[in-house]
Amino acid sequence: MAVPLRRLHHVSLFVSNGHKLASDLVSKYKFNLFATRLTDRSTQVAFRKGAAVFVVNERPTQSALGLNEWPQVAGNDRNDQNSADAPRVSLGKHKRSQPSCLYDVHLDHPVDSVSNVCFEVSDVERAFKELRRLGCDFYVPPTTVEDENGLVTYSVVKSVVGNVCHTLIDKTKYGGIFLPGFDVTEKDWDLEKEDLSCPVTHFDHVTYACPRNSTHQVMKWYEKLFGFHRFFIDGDEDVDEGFVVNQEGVGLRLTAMEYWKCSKAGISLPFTDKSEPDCKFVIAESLPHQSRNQVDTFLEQHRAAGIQHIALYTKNIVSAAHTMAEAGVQFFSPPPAYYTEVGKRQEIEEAGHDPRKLSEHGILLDADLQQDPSSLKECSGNKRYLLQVFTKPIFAEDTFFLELIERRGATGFGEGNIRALWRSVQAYMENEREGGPQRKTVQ
Ligand SMILES: O=C(O)C(=O)Cc1ccc(O)cc1
Ligand SMILES: [Fe+2]
Repeated sequence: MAVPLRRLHHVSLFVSNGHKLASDLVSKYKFNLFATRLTDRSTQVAFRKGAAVFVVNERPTQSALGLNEWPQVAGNDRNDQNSADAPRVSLGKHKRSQPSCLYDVHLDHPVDSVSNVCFEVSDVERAFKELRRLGCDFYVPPTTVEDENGLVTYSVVKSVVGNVCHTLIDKTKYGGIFLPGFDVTEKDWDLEKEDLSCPVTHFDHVTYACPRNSTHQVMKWYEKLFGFHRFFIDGDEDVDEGFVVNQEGVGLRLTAMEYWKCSKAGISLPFTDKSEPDCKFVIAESLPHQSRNQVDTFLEQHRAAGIQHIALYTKNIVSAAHTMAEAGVQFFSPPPAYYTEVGKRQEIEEAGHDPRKLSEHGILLDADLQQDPSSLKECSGNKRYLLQVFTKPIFAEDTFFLELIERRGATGFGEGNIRALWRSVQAYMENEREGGPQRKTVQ
């Protein structure tokens, strides 16, 4: 049986310059640094904005990796594991015997990467046994970590997507703010006021860039192991083909899935917001015989399949994008004609937005044609729509980027927005990344 997930706990990144990313997350993306784990062998720093939590891990140098580093993939001989043998890490006294990357695994990926989506589950030992039975490989077997606030048990499972792994964590016996081993720097969660100028509340979706023809295998894996369910991005979407965007040179196949959150009983503060929606997962692969796209570029520069972007949900994209842009975030912008073309201008105005305001930061709007009356209450008038804006890649390579998304009743992804994003990225590749228009090759 699939292992039920309680909720997405955090997403972790491995970067060579943790300081640079930390400073960008705080000053540009308006995240708050709230917990740190600094040892002689590792630097792990946690940032949050609403329920969206990133943990930044600085990639350790080879010489810093100790002899007691966790095995890269635990062998299949631990099926009979019981909690009595689970490694136990007591914090505070034996810092030197701790793994360098607590709650995670360092995979020595050659470029900066977002590689772990950590989920809360209710019984890690049981999840471990069940997933092993279903054929999963684990990087870290069930391990218990404790401090004065209680204990958590975690395990790290290898996924079928490139370097992506999932930490499964049980926090039901933990009363602290974050995780044992982290020093919480921002103690008073209740005092945190909602950042009205940049209101980001949670992760909306995680998008994987995958090689051609791998979507089916990835989807099956998540369905079988974690009970993910397919959801249709578009009403006309073919069950096998997925949502195909195959016009004007784009060439993408998108398939989306989501998981059902199980009971939240016992989850420790501050994550008890009952209305917190689920995070969706999108699998993107490129189609043959089309121009090169963001997925191809990701696979080449990231050197493996993996997490291509993460969307941050906001209630006010105009304000959030404006605040971030003022702080130095660079967004992709569609060609100016996008906002003046009659159909789009009308769509924007009918949704109650000002095309000039959206154009300032490259915000895209797409009306949703699917009819689901239950979500109509969230939007003005009778049209459901969504607004999106995409940052330029945040690492040195053209790999990972962030997205802001504001949903007004629309649950999927806009085909028009994807085409507009594609045009923006093409222009960026040709003009900015390759040294400006003078080096553009005429075809
Ligand atoms: O539209 C979105 O936000 C998606 O997540 C779909 C998507 C996937 C891959 C791309 O390169 C561009 C867009
Ligand atoms: Fe997205």
